[in-house]
Amino acid sequence: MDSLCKTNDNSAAEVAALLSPVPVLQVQEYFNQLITSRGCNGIEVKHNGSFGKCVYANSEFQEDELILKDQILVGMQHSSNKMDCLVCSFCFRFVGSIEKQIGRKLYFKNLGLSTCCDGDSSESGEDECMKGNDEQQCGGSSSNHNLPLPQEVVTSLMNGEMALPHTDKFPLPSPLSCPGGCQEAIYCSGSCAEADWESSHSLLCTGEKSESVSRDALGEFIKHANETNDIFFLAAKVIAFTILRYRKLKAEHVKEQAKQSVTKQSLLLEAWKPVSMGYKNRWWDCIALPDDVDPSDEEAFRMQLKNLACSSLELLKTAIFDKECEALFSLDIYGNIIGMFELNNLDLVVASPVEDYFLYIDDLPDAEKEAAEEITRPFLDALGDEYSDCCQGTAFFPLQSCINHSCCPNAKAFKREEDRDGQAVIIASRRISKNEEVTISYIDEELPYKERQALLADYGFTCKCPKCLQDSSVASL
Ligand SMILES: C[S@@+](CC[C@H](N)C(=O)[O-])C[C@H]1O[C@@H](n2cnc3c(N)ncnc32)[C@H](O)[C@@H]1O
Repeated sequence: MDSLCKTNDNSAAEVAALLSPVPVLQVQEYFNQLITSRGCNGIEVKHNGSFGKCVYANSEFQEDELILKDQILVGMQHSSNKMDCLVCSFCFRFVGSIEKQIGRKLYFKNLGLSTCCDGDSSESGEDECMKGNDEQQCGGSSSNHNLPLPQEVVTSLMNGEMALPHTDKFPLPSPLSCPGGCQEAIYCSGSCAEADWESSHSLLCTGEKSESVSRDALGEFIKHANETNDIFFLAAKVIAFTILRYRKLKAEHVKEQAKQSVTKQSLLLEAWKPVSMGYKNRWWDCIALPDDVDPSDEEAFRMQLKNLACSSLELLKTAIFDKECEALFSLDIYGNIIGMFELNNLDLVVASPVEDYFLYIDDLPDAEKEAAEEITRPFLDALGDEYSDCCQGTAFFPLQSCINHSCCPNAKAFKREEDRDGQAVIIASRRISKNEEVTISYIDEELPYKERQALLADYGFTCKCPKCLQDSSVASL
């Protein structure tokens, strides 16, 4: 396949080093440290000959017990979800107030811009979207009323001029604007703003304090990602994260006046280490052929993806290029980063406090409920089914991404009442014995055998779990 993007010969060796498999012992050491720092001591990451990395239970877990809570390495809210939920750009906690959340959503809905949950469960991480097992629907709004409210009512709700009853029971942090001056990022706290700035945002901010090479080019890059595939934005975060880590490691090295000299390549490899642990393959090679593409057009389809990634990378390069980290801007690296998100089951989901609020109103004693609903009902009716929309995105969770799939899993990604940010939470769905492998289902395991296998083809494997072995033998009879 010929492509528009060419890797500079100077960085070809560095690219190869960045993409070469990490020695098993180093992987083990990295995850041991990560597990200790996360405080999830009941598990271990080990290599298994055929499946690569696997997570094993170090101790017994009972049903519903927490197995691990994993922090995001890089994550983003889907651009289509930004109008539905106002969340911290770093930890993805809801911010503002219940009034602001509802007002904003209705404002965009009135403008015809809000997309809301469109039933595409592949983006929504269904399990996590429902808090607990509570599928309760709010009384009153029998969904689909969708009666629009006058824009001035919506604006006063959004601006905080109008207060709804009982919202003081659901306080949310005040939103802080981006310290770099862009309009895109907001935060729930100074520490999140600072952590995001240091992690990747200082290079990807379009505000006046941006440390990018060209803010205009950055704007072009973001526009392209929004129009094509917002996963490019996540890939850019990985590159920005690695550049900033490289600069920090280099500065520390200089400050310590280290006697031992280190090469630029070893610093870059160290900066890249958290990403190197992720399971990767090139995006255009690993993605399963969509049903609507004829197999005879497969090569053209894959070339199209490669060229799309190439256009995105060229824009990113103009925006944030760093000569010392040139290898990160190779198409191979970019394709592998995007492939890493494709191959890992990494939905980011945070349940909405607006849903909790309406359920709370619904549960009030009759007299109080009637008084409250007189005010809240028009808002619930205007929101319709979308009153419970959760924050949705994609993220890379280093530990969760080591968990393999099974159609009869012993664990699940599941947010509890207290899990109010973007961290991944894995809970035992049955008793797990010591030394047993921890597995989750990447798909809806209740689907028929053929549909399950078709969906798992996107992850590049055929499932041979006990349920699949049994189903396949029945299917072949
Ligand atoms: C999220 S990663 C899981 C961790 C992975 N084993 C690793 O080494 O990083 C997903 C990848 O693991 C492999 N995998 C996960 N579950 C599997 C299964 N049941 N059978 C075969 N391969 C599996 C596939 O290659 C898949 O694309």
